[in-house]
Amino acid sequence: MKNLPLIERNIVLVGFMGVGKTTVGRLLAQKLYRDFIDIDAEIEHAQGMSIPNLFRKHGEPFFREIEKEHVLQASASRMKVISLGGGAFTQKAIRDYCLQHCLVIFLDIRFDSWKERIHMLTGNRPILKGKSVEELEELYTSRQQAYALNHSQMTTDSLTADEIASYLKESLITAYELEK
Ligand SMILES: Nc1ncnc2c1ncn2[C@@H]1O[C@H](COP(=O)(O)OP(=O)(O)OP(=O)(O)O)[C@@H](O)[C@H]1O
Ligand SMILES: O=C(O)C1=C[C@@H](O)[C@@H](O)[C@H](O)C1
Ligand SMILES: [Mg+2]
Repeated sequence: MKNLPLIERNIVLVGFMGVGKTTVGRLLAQKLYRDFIDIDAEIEHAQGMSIPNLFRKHGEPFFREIEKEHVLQASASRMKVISLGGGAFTQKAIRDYCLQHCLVIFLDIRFDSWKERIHMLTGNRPILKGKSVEELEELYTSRQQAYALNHSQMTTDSLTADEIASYLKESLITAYELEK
């Protein structure tokens, strides 16, 4: 698996919650004619409950174990577009596996831009619940060192999801051509 050509590697999107991994990943998969896997959606389907309920009933450590299993299983496939949950890359086992076997792309956003999305996210992200904006900025900052471990990154602040997916598609096609 380690020496797979670039074109066969899964494309794994990482980044802070709400940056657009799910939205962009789905669009990118369509544009590249690839299958799309959203790890949060897979977990919800497999566990038969929403992520907020999973956190409520079993707690975060249980969620992280399940998350690890799903990411390792999904990333052992080929040629997929895989969107991780926002906290997945803080797990070393997930980082190490994805960095070795997949193409990891970090979708970045400045905290000031991200703040504008808080109202869209609080309902179904238990990690955000009850935190002040200052605490959220601390969480955002503390996760940057995990996201910094990537193969490629882009700042998404002023772009639509479709613009981000199109840019990624063009960059990937160029990279695939160069590898031939
Ligand atoms: N480029 C964008 N510009 C503006 N809004 C966006 C953009 N991308 C996504 N959104 C919106 O932000 C919200 C969060 O997007 P999405 O669920 O794709 O984030 P995510 O990175 O998958 O989050 P999580 O880490 O929680 O899985 C959605 O309401 C989505 O419509
Ligand atoms: O950033 C996080 O820790 C999370 C992000 C979401 O994608 C979900 O995976 C869950 O709500 C935890
Ligand atoms: Mg998502």
